[in-house]
This record gives sequence, C-alpha cells and structure tokens, in this order.
Amino acid sequence: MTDASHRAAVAERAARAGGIVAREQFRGDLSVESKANKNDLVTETDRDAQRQVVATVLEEFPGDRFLCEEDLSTRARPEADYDPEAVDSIPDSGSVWVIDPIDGTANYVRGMRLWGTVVSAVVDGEPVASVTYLPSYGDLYAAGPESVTRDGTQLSVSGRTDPETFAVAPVGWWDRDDRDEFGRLCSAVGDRFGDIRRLGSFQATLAHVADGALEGLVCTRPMAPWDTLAGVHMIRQAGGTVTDLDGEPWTHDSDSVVASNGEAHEAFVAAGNEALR
Ligand SMILES: O=P(O)(O)OC[C@H]1O[C@](O)(COP(=O)(O)O)[C@@H](O)[C@@H]1O
Ligand SMILES: [Mg+2]
Repeated sequence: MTDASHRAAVAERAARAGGIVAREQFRGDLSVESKANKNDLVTETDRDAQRQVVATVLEEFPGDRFLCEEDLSTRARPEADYDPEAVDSIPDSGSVWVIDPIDGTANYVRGMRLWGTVVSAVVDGEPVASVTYLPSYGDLYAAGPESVTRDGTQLSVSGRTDPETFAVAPVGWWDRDDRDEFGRLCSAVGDRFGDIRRLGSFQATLAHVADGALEGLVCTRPMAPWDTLAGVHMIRQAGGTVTDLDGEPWTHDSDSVVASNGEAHEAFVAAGNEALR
C-alpha cells in the first residue's frame, strides 16, 4: 500500500466515524452556541464528531498535524497517547489533515439533512485524498490521486454546454453590512445561467459540482480550507475547472472560488467579478 492510498483509506474511515457520531445526535436535543455572529453556529456534536475524526486518524498517523474548524485544545480521547498538534494554515511541506466535522451546521441544527463530515489528507501542500460523507443521505464522496467516486461509482462533471440550462450556486454568506454583494452575485448568476441553488454547505455544493448535479458555483469571499479544499480536489478529479476570480488556478490561499464543469468558465468568473463592482 502506498502512503497516499493509506491516507485515503484512513480519511474515509475517519469521515465515516465522525459522521456516524453526528448522525446519532441528528434531530436530537442539541447544545447550540453561536461563534462569530448569531447565525454562525456550533454544537457540542461538532466537537464530538471532530474528536472522533482526529482519534481515528491518530490511530494510524500518530504525530500528524491537524487544521480543524473547531478548537483542538482537548485531547483526541482521554486515553490517547498523543495530544494532536494544531496548525492554523496548510504548511508547504509535510502532512496535515484538514477537517470540518459538520459542514452545514445551520442545516444540521434545523434538522435539514444536507450536512457532511469532511476530511482531507494533505502532503506537501496538496491534497492526496479527500472525503465528504453526507450521513443523512448515505452518500460518501472520495477523491484520491486520480479519480473521484460517490459510493464507489466514478464521477465526472456535468456534460451540459448551454449556460441557459446550467444550475449554479452562489455560495457564502456575508455580514449584514455587506449583504448586497450576495444580491449582486445572485443577479449576475441569474443573468447568465438557467437556475440557482443555495444549499447551506459549501462542501456538499462542491461535491454536487463533481457529481454533475450542478454545473458550477461562485464564491466571491475568502473561505477556510475546511470549507473548500476537499471539494475542489473532487471537482478537479472529476474533470472540472476551479480558479479564483482572476481565472488563476485555485489554491488553498485563494481569496475566492469559481468552480465549473469547464464549459463557459469565463461566464462564472464574470459573474463573480460583477458582484464585486
Ligand atoms: O452554500 P451556502 O448556502 O452559501 O452555504 C455556504 C456556507 O456553508 C458553510 O460551508 C457551512 O459551514 P459550517 O457549517 O462548517 O460552518 C459555510 O462555510 C458557508 O458560509
Ligand atoms: Mg463545520
């Protein structure tokens, strides 16, 4: 087994393990707190699921580093041999695991099924394996070095070529003072494409570009690697295109995300830039 395939297997096992913890508490009696604002939510379950993901990874890769959405200050598990080492950005060299224990916490809290547990294994700055597990749907997306699958079936992006038939997601959310940017983005997307979706989980939206359900998405804001990295990797393995608003290939420190099936990518870039004007 190569190091990459070992990491891919562990990413899948860890995402499943964390997702099962979250699924057990879904629609239960949740303890909900807000973080940066009233609508930026975290539950105790986010932390429980993250602990499970981290503990599963540490069983196979003790000493590896982690970039996680939630605080990593507590031990992975009481009897763990290692305190996990947290980093706050993706290092250029060495390995790191990027984790969002529940992407779509607002959906989760509302009892809506679209949320996922997301794990990427990154080596020398690049993802070698990414998994998005959507426990309430039972779907597991997994990207390795050469392909991406959903529940074992290989994926490719949508084959549609006519933008007037595209379904496109304007992604992200804004502070109240900047919210007209979202309005402009919806308008710019509506002017160019057939239909709009906003799903409440960035990683699920990216997975749906990889599986061809959506033709693309536009996010005009900087997002964290746990919101983006796994799904960007999936779209590339499915044959799609992912850039920033300058049309340059997306990297984990890009300040925007434009993802498409590769058809009319310039129209997606134009929609994002129009929203910023
Ligand atoms: O697709 P939408 O509705 O724009 O939602 C995107 C939002 O979903 C999220 O990916 C949800 O993330 P968390 O639940 O992990 O906080 C946000 O990062 C992002 O703002
Ligand atoms: Mg989250």
